[in-house]
Amino acid sequence: MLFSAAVRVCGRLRLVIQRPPARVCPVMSRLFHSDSQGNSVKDKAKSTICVEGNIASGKTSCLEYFSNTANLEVLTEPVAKWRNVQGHNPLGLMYTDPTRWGLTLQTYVQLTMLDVHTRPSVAPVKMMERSIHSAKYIFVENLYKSAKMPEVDYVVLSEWFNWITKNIDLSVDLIVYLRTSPETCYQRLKMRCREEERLIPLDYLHAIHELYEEWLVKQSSFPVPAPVLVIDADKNMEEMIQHYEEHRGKILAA
Ligand SMILES: Nc1ncnc2c1ncn2[C@@H]1O[C@H](COP(=O)(O)OP(=O)(O)O)[C@@H](O)[C@H]1O
Ligand SMILES: O=c1ccn([C@H]2C[C@H](O)[C@@H](COP(=O)(O)O)O2)c(=O)[nH]1
Repeated sequence: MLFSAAVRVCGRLRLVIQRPPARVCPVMSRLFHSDSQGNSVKDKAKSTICVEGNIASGKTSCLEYFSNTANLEVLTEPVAKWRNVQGHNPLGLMYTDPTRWGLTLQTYVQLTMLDVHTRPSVAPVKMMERSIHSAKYIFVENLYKSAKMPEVDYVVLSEWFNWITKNIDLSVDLIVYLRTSPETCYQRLKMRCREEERLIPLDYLHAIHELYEEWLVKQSSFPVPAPVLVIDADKNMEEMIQHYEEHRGKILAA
C-alpha cells in the first residue's frame, strides 16, 4: 500500500506520495547486508572454514573434534533435513531414482546450504561441513556427467547457483580437504550404515573422488573459492587427531 498525504505547499494543495514504512525481513537482511554503496558485504572480522571430502571421509568426525574449541562454531551439513522435509525424504528418493529426483534433492541442498552460509555466527570462526560450492561442483556435476540429470534440470540449477553466488556474499576463507581413497570411504560408509546409502556402489565414490581431485587438488575444473589445506584422511582416528593438532593454528588463523 502506498501512503499518501495532502500537504499545502505555497498555498497549493499537493499530493505527496510517501514510501511505506521500511519493513525489515530478517532473511533478506541476512542475505543482503550491504554497505553505503549498496554492495553486499560480510563482517570481515569473522572467517569461514569449509571441511570438504567424499561421502564418509570423516567430515562430521572432524567437526565433532573441533566442536569444543573456543571461539569456533561448527555447523554440520543439514543431512537430517535432506532425509526429512515435511515428511518427505529427498535424499532417499534421489538414490532410488536419480533422474527423477536429482533436481529435487539438489534444489533443497542448495537452499539449506545457503542458509548455513548466511547464518550469523556468534564465534569469530565458523567451521562448516561442505558448502554450496561442492553441492554444485561435485554432486550436481556428477549427476549431469553420469547422464542421470536431464540438461534442463542442470541448466536451471546452474542459473540459480550463478545468481546466488553473484548476488550474495558466500565467501570462504579456507577449505580443509579430507583426502581419502574411495575404498576407505566405502568401508566407513558400510560401517556407518545410513539406510539411504546402502546401495551406493564403490564406483559412485570413485566418481565423487575424481571430481574433488579435479576441483581442489588439480584445480582444473571449477573456481576454488579459498586456499586449500589438504589432509590425508585415510588414517585412523588417533592419527587424524595428530593431523588436526598439527594444523590447528593454520585452521584457526584462517
Ligand atoms: N579416521 C577414521 N578412522 C576410522 N573410522 C572413521 C574415521 N573417521 C570417521 N570414521 C567413521 O566413519 C564413518 C563416517 O564418518 P563421518 O565423520 O560420518 O563422515 P562424513 O561426515 O564425511 O560422511 C563414521 O562411522 C565414523 O565414526
Ligand atoms: O550436494 C550434495 C551433498 C551431499 N549429498 C549426499 C551424499 C551423502 O549420501 C549425504 C551426506 O553426505 P556426507 O558425506 O555423509 O556428509 O548427502 C548429495 O547427494 N548432494
